[in-house]
Amino acid sequence: MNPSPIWPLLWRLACYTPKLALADAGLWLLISGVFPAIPGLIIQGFFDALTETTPLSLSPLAFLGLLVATSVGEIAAICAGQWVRTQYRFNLRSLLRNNLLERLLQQPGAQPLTLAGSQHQTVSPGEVIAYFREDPELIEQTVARTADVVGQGLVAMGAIALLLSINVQITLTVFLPLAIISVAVQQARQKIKQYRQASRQATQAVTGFLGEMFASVQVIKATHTEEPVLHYLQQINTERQHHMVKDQLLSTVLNSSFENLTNLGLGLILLQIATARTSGTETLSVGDFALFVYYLTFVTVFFRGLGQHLALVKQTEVSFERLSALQSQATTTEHSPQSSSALALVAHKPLYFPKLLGRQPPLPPVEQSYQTPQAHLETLTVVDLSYRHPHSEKGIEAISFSLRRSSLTVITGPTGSGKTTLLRVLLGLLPRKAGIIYWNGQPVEDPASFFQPSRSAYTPQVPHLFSDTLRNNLLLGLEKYDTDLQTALYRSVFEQDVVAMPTGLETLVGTRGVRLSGGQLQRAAAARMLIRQPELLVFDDLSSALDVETEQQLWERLFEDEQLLGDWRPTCLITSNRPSVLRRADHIIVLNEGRIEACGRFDELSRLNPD
Ligand SMILES: Nc1ncnc2c1ncn2[C@@H]1O[C@H](COP(=O)(O)OP(=O)(O)OP(=O)(O)O)[C@@H](O)[C@H]1O
Repeated sequence: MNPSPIWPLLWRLACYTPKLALADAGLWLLISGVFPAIPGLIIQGFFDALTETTPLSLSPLAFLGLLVATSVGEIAAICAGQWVRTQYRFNLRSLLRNNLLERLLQQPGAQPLTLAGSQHQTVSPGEVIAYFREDPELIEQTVARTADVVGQGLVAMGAIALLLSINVQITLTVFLPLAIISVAVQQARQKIKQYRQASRQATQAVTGFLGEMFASVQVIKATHTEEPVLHYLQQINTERQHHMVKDQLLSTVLNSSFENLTNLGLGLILLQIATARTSGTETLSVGDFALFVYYLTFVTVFFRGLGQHLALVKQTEVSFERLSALQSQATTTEHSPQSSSALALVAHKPLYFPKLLGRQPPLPPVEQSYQTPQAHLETLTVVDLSYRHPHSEKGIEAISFSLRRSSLTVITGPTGSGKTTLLRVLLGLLPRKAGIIYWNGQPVEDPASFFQPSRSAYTPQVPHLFSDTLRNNLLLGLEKYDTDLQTALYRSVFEQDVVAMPTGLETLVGTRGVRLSGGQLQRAAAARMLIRQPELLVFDDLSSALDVETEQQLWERLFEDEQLLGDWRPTCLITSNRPSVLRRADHIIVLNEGRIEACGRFDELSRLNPD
């Protein structure tokens, strides 16, 4: 059998906060091992003292006192244990979520998420939420419970050794049912994994559909498709129910088998004692019998916990596989298989949580965009850039062009000609299939990380704002003065709108900026770009939400107000079909079916094609 890679992963995760892990393991060794075992010894001493098997060394009240003291100690340990465990588990879960998010953000932003090995199985945002919610919780639960099981196991072995020293034959009969259980669990492991995978996928389908349903409430209402939508939801929920019942049923059957086999073991012991007594053979003192009964339950509870834990480990394997498949879809290669994605999930990164008894470490500074003379854009050259969308085979083919500093280049062409695709491939939001991009003559290896402020900024056709104030949306952690903000608002022709808002820059824009109009959303996104003063400004079709006059004003303020611009000389690459913008352009690129059909200035192109 191949060694399962899950244990190194769990170990690596457990080592993330070593002090918390040690405190947690120590406290839970006391809670689930030592404290539950002590009463057995006290009870044994108590009964042996009562039956005078051993000379009474303590009064019955003293034994009671010992029991109470053990319980008080246990309660104190449980309080401390819960406190430590909450922090420990929270750290582990957060690390997994942080690593997953980090990897997802590294993938080309404009490509839908798919699972590794399946280009066609896309994952909706709702489904991704299910990944973030359930799998990290299951994994951290397994790590924490592994420490419990190990602690319990150590104490259980000690208990078995003690029982063996009292009576070997009776002790061994305990192991018969437990051995059967272990074999049964081993057999059921594969099935548990299958059922868990199916129930997870079904849950994911329901969550994903719920997400899409809420995002499309207006469409559903407008097209009166409430009934089919609800019918479909019901259908996938029934499927989910079916899988969940199978999953839970198998776990419950295994658990109840454990319980009943334990009782069977106990019955066997009693039978042996009875047989021995009738044949006149001395077996156990009353105290030993009490210890036996107490520890038998204690030991079998451990074995039952072990069986459940092995099942949990199987489910955790599924969680690791799911998370790895999600995060490796764009990064998996022959040399970096899915296992490296699993390792990346448990990689140690700072989370900046408060220490157990200390203060919160300072958060890392937000990267500020500073311009250096070396970073100024002189020329941007694109050579033979190509890309094909995986689902339609449409895209761009061998696109080459060059931009000069402080110029306005407009990409134009009929709808579906590849304008947006070209911008996205250039910026690394889609992975290029071929081509080279040169910034000031130097090839750009990783466009996604290169084309960021202060080098470049991008406003897509439908910009995304966060559910926060307008100010925070514009700054996103950037340290700027209010005067800089006002300048950016003026340049994006947004200043009058902000003045008209009752709370100005403190206005809450709502989820995805829903409280702003389409035009306001685009100008807010433009202001967010402009305050960073990037060298290259990339706009995808401002005219879809701005009227001609407002757009004209925006270009004038961006290119003609030299006093306002100071040293900043932005270079613009935009998509538009608006004649007023084409007339203003220094260079026009005409796309058709993903290829460059013509390029030049407006008057040159008009002479070639008077229509
Ligand atoms: N995610 C996608 N999957 C598959 N095909 C796509 C995808 N996005 C775009 N396409 C296809 O690629 C081609 C180019 O699309 P693109 O959005 O770049 O065109 P466009 O010129 O920007 O159109 P518009 O002017 O309508 O914005 C189109 O045929 C489109 O159907």
